[in-house]
Amino acid sequence: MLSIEAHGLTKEFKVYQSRPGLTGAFRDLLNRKYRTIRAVDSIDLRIGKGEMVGYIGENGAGKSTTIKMLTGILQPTAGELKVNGYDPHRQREEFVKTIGVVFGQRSQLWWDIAVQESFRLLQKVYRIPAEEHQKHLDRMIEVLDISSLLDQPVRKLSLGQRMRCELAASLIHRPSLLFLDEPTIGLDVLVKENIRRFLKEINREFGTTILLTTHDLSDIEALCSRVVMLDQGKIIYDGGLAQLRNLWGGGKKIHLEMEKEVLIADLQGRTDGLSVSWEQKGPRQYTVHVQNGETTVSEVLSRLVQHVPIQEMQIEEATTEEIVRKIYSEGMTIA
Ligand SMILES: Nc1ncnc2c1ncn2[C@@H]1O[C@H](COP(=O)(O)OP(=O)(O)OP(=O)(O)O)[C@@H](O)[C@H]1O
Repeated sequence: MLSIEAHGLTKEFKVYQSRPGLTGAFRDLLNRKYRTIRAVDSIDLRIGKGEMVGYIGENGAGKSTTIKMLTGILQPTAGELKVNGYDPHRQREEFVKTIGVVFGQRSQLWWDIAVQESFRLLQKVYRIPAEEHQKHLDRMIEVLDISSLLDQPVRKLSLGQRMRCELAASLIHRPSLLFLDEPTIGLDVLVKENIRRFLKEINREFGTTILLTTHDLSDIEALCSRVVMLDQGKIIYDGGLAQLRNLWGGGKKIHLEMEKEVLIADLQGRTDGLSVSWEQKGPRQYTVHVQNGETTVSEVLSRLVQHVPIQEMQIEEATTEEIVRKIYSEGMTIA
């Protein structure tokens, strides 16, 4: 079953252009000129129930515009869209009951009232039966560790405390699909870790589908096995995170320190036939570059350990952040 199904989804904005000077301003009054920005350009996206997907892209790539269409805030210019079986914009009233949304920068809690009052109001908005509501809410309060915050007005909470309350609020009505836009922005490592653990738990327990937009790729590494990458409104990659590393990671490096100097020709001879290249870095230090996809680190090591006096070893792999930066600066040509 699919949570999100988009075909040819497009959003254009008309932006008025002003001409310079007083005459320009006068002309603008009579005859305004505009140009069209295609923020999302005919994307196809299918996300199955229970998937956790990272939606990434540089500033202005079109991520927020996509999320706004998927959550029914914006009406698409063209294309077909079904989210949880609904047309998000046209069937908005019914549709919003099936989704949860957390935008890192904006709050869905009432600023001046206590957190628990906000929760109570949301229960009324979603018409959740009292008993069912309390059990579910108690569990979230426990896992998100927010019991001491419930009687505080939202404006008094720190960012990390507020985010944990926002997450509870977004899940009060048990949505089957959760949109998270920069959910860990500005949070310290410990709070980030807690939030990630919580998201994994609700995904496992309730099969909640999660679409995560973030600039913090460690969120994606921790949570998502699939990543969709957007560039100038178009999807340029949709697939596994592991595959992305394989294709664009530029291989792995094994740094070796030997007990004594070894001839590099000897090392080359031992790894003959494998897709590797050797480099001597110091009197006893060597680096072997391993080509992704063709040769594995264990193949290389199995050829060496019995015959070469290895003292220290370190494996280096490009981080997702480095890979993504490389893709944006060099384009999608396979390394
Ligand atoms: N309401 C609007 N009117 C005109 N142009 C807009 C509007 N909203 C977005 N845009 C333009 O559409 C493009 C995509 O913007 P969008 O906010 O979706 O990008 P984004 O990937 O979310 O960026 P960021 O990471 O900076 O939030 C940008 O060129 C932006 O200037």
